[in-house]
Amino acid sequence: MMLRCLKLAAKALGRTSPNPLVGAVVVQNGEVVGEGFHPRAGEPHAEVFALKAAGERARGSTIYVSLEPCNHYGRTPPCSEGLIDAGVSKVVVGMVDPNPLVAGGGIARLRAAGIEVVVGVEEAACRRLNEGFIHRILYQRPLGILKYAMTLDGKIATTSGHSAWVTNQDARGEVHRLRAACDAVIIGGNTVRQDNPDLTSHNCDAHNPLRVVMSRSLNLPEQARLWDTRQAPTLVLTEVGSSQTFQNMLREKGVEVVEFTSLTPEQVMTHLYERGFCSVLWECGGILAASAIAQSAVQKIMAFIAPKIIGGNHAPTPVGDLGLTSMTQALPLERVSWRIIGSDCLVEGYLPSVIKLIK
Ligand SMILES: Nc1c(N[C@@H]2O[C@H](COP(=O)(O)O)[C@@H](O)[C@H]2O)[nH]c(=O)[nH]c1=O
Ligand SMILES: [Zn+2]
Repeated sequence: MMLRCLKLAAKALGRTSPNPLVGAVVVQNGEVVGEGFHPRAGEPHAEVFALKAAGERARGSTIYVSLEPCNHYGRTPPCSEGLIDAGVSKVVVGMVDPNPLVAGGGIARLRAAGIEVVVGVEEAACRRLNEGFIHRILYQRPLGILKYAMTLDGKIATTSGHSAWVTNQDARGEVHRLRAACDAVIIGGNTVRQDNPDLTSHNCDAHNPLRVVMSRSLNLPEQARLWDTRQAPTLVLTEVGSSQTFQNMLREKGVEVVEFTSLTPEQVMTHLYERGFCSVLWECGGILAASAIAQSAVQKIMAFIAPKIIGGNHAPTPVGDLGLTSMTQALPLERVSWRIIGSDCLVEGYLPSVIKLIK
């Protein structure tokens, strides 16, 4: 039932920020009598939809929820009260809500009303689905994910800069699904000039992230796929003093432009936090990736590795200079996992700062 909750929750993938993805299932005498998920911030919580669908059959039922029911008046009234009023007998919770407004209060309220509460069912899967939300709540920043595709000899392009494609079709499909789960995708000006990417999820039913370009100089092409905002919005971040003519040209095409006094990954993550984002995908080249890592704008690495070799002393690599001089300074990844996708391998891991909260 909890896995069913997660499946329901994922129907709103990429669309709920700053809120979490939540699913709920009401079971009466072993039969599912109501289901629901949280569709987007400002709309009712998962439990409300599930209780509504169950109607009178919620009385005496067991409800499964992937996140602890809330206990506060936010944009919506507390679900704990709704569950008590509906006469639910038992609540099975996937994970405690890290939000300090809730943080165990919902569970305590239900128990005080005499309802049996079980906590921590499929907890690891529940936390994984909401890792961006958890990071946002605990660190007041979106979770930064650095994704790159490299050859077996560690190159992301040939010496001449050609990079289409390092990985196969299946791995690229995985990247499209990843984009659908993220609030924003960030690249630098170099990637616009060299790859002219469109950074969408390539699925008309799925969410598209906000496509973000960081460019101090605005030395960018006049024509680029990213300037076509019919499919997905684009945000260009630049510095005060860059060409107003180019900025106006972008705005006329529907691209949002924001000027920073100093454009750094750290500042960008602050800005994206303030926009309500939970997860941000860095799909940039090595120079920007290195500065994003150095400024703690990256917590998770997703490395697609293709079994091919291109060689070249000057072929670009996924992470530029971090200023490390000794092997003992190497950044260790934790919670590392890998899987095969088509003929490529995906290695995932977390930089140590987030290891403890995402089990
Ligand atoms: N169960 C559950 C949530 N639970 C809690 O409620 C908070 C948002 O409250 P509000 O502003 O009233 O929508 C959210 O940060 C989380 O802590 N939120 C959701 O959006 N959906 C849900 O299904
Ligand atoms: Zn709620």
